[in-house]
Amino acid sequence: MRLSGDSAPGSMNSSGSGNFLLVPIPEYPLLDCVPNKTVKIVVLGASNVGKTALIVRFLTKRFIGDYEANTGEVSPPHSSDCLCHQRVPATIDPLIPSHSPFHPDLFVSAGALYSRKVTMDGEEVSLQIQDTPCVALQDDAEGLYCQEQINRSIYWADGYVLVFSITDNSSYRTIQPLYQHIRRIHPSGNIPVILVGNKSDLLRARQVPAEEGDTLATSLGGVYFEASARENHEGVHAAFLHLCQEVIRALGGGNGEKRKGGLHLARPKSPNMQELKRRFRQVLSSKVKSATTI
Ligand SMILES: Nc1nc2c(ncn2[C@@H]2O[C@H](COP(=O)(O)OP(=O)(O)OP(=O)(O)O)[C@@H](O)[C@H]2O)c(=O)[nH]1
Repeated sequence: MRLSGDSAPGSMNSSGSGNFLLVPIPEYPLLDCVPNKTVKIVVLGASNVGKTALIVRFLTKRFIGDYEANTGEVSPPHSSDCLCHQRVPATIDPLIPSHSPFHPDLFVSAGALYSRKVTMDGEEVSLQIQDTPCVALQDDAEGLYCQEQINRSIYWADGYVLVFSITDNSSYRTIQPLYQHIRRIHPSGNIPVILVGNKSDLLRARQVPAEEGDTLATSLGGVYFEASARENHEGVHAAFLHLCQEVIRALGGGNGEKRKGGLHLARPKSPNMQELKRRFRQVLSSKVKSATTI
């Protein structure tokens, strides 16, 4: 999918012109445009807390609900396996033919991986953000239901955005077990983490006081941000920016594999990438067919 947007404010700017790509990362990125530094971030949390909305807000400055309202599109209901799909605001690039696999008539999905080149403190950084399906508390309220795909993402990532909704106490209660789960996967070393209490626009429905978020974040060694993906870009931007800086500090100028002792793990497979490839093959085969019938 291709989206267009402005460069972000503050010290982090999208590189090049105002337009940027929002597409799954190619399996083999072009060598001549890969910055030295890579920051890999995964966004985790319970169902319906706004993980996808936060990522979309950060990358496009828009709220996913705007697009649904504008087009009359209705998102499918959240299924129990949390593989929900949402359309995102998209400005259609006139250069992309409608049959192209990169046309924005595609879905952003929980589990998608996004890539963006940014400049931080004068240096180009490849920022990769992994959206994930939701996690859920087990009946004993201590363990987690967590898909294997999420475990791979946790292993792969350098930094963690733990999201709950301030209107949903049970989503808050998943955070501690979620952090312990990350700790089990990364038993040693520093874990750059931020805690985001989303939906701060819904103050009247608040179930989690800000002080509790603050205390929990401190106990995890991170910082607490209250944000609204619906109403405020700046808060969301500040949260992601802070985590990027923490990751760069933790990596100590390395290239992203340092914390894992040089072990190389392939990035998690993006379902979007699979889908794009499938569509691309479809387009190619239909072109071949029509060429041979002429
Ligand atoms: N009022 C309000 N609604 C929000 C906010 N962020 C997200 N939402 C809404 O909350 C719902 C869930 O948002 P998503 O981004 O799909 O949440 P998610 O955590 O990715 O959901 P899962 O796919 O279930 O894991 C959608 O209807 C959003 O429009 C927010 O800041 N304020």
